[in-house]
Amino acid sequence: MPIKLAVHGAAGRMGQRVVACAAADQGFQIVAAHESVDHPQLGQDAGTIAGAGELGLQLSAVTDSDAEVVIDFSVPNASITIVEHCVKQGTPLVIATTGFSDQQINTIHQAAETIPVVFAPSMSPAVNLVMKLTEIAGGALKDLPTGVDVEIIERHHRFKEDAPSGTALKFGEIVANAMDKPDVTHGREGRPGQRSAGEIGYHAVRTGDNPGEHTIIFGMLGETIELNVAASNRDCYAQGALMAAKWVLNKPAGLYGMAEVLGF
Ligand SMILES: NC(=O)C1=CN([C@@H]2O[C@H](COP(=O)(O)OP(=O)(O)OC[C@H]3O[C@@H](n4cnc5c(N)ncnc54)[C@H](O)[C@@H]3O)[C@@H](O)[C@H]2O)C=CC1
Ligand SMILES: O=C(O)C1=N[C@H](C(=O)O)C[C@H](O)C1
Repeated sequence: MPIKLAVHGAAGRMGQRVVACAAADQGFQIVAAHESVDHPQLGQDAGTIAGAGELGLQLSAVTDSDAEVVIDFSVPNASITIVEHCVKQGTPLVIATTGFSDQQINTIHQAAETIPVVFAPSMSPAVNLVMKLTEIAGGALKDLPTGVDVEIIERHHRFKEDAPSGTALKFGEIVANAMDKPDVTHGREGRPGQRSAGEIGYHAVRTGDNPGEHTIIFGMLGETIELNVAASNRDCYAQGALMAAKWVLNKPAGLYGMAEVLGF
């Protein structure tokens, strides 16, 4: 039997790709496509909006459904609403939204005591593999006597609202833990003085329709390593979210990441 799926944020850039990829996957039946109560396309067919052909499923505000799992690509406040809804319904949840406050992250952690939740700033298999490579590189270079400077450059489309990206922040967390670098700097201007050894530099580039690129630079004296991972379209995230939805279905309550989904 196909898995009954609800998509939250279904008319957004990512929601549309999740709808289209799930519609093409016999392992899923989309039973709900949720959007904001004031979305202008409410009532229209979710498949048509996604360019995937008519599905006979209207875009609707959040309501009870027989969904077995929910995928969320929306905005932080709306994600928290769907988290609370899933807790009430006992429905497993995949949260892909980024840009949460600490308080909102606490709410997600609490929800995961009741339902299984996959929560990851990038659903892309390639990005999650580069996270592992970053951890290995950071651990190996940690004690290099001449020092290693780490800077993280992320590039995204002009419509992105949060910065640095959730993925860049996760890369930074991995580097901070592996290399004991507790400080952060966001861009530089004026005369900030010489770089300190304990800082991680973040740079957020916003141009055109870039679906997401991350570069982690390990800069040494005399040589440089760059780990780069770039999406050519959004389906790496959509397909990753569908993998997470299949994986989380029968898991016990808990908070999971994509490394667990992918077995990395
Ligand atoms: N984890 C991952 O792999 C990825 C995460 N993202 C994140 O996903 C989020 C969405 O990204 P995009 O699709 O590019 O943004 P978008 O702005 O195109 O889509 C967000 C959608 O959420 C909807 N929304 C707003 N309020 C809502 C509510 N109360 N209930 C239901 N829906 C509501 C909006 O109407 C919009 O259609 C962002 O936080 C982004 O950073 C994006 C790509 C990959
Ligand atoms: O907003 C996006 O587009 C993306 N957001 C995620 C993030 O903030 O890390 C993941 C991906 O890079 C695309």
